[in-house]
Amino acid sequence: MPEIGALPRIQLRLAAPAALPLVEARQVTRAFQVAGQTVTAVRDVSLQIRAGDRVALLGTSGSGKSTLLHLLGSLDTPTSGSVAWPSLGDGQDLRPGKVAFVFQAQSLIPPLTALENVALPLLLKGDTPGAAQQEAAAWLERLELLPLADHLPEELSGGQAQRVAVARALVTHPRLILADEPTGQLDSATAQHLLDVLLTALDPNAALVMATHDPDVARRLDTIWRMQDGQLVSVTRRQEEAS
Ligand SMILES: Nc1ncnc2c1ncn2[C@@H]1O[C@H](COP(=O)(O)OP(=O)(O)OP(=O)(O)O)[C@@H](O)[C@H]1O
Repeated sequence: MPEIGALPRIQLRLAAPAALPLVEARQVTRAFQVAGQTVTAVRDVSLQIRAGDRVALLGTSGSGKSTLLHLLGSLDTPTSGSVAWPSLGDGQDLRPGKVAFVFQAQSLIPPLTALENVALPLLLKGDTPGAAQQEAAAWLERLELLPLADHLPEELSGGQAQRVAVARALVTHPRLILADEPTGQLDSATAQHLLDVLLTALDPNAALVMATHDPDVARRLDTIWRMQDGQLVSVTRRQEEAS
């Protein structure tokens, strides 16, 4: 019998369990009734979003991008099919604070200053006013906005207001950021700067899905989802595109 030391070493390689997706949509359809007609905004879409994904959602106007983002973030419910949040949810429901939205149009609350807008999600989460203000100020500093902390939204440029909206989205460290054409009203240099800020500040494990019409913005993300007439017609990953 060979000595123990002479036995070949057996290497046990246990496969790491695949992380659960953040979001899983199965055959999701969303139809609206408009003046007696059915408008199917999203049709039979199945997809997964995983930690670290950076997705550009492309499609012509009316192709269903905003409706899909609303469904993925639980702002809306499907007419048929299902959306689940396996690692963000609690049974059927999404846990609060796990998903943040950035919208295209000015979405800051007009009577609140930039600092107060950013602090608001923390106050809603139950932080004390002092802690919320301190954390909000740290995010404004990170996004080079601290000198504008006391400005009202109407006193900000479009690009500055969107950067404040990004700070407000990121302040609670969400795992998923759903952005609906956040650069849509910005010139291309300001749009690229906003994207720089967002991609730099984003937690590497958080996922980003951004609807956009801007090919220069889409080029900066890893995966392209294309929608047409409510359907997800293609999913392209950057490496596949290059090969
Ligand atoms: N609340 C609603 N009630 C009725 N119809 C709606 C509603 N929301 C969206 N739609 C319709 O669903 C379709 C898809 O709209 P959606 O806003 O999702 O498209 P989109 O790709 O985001 O467009 P855009 O690029 O112009 O923002 C459109 O025909 C729209 O009119």
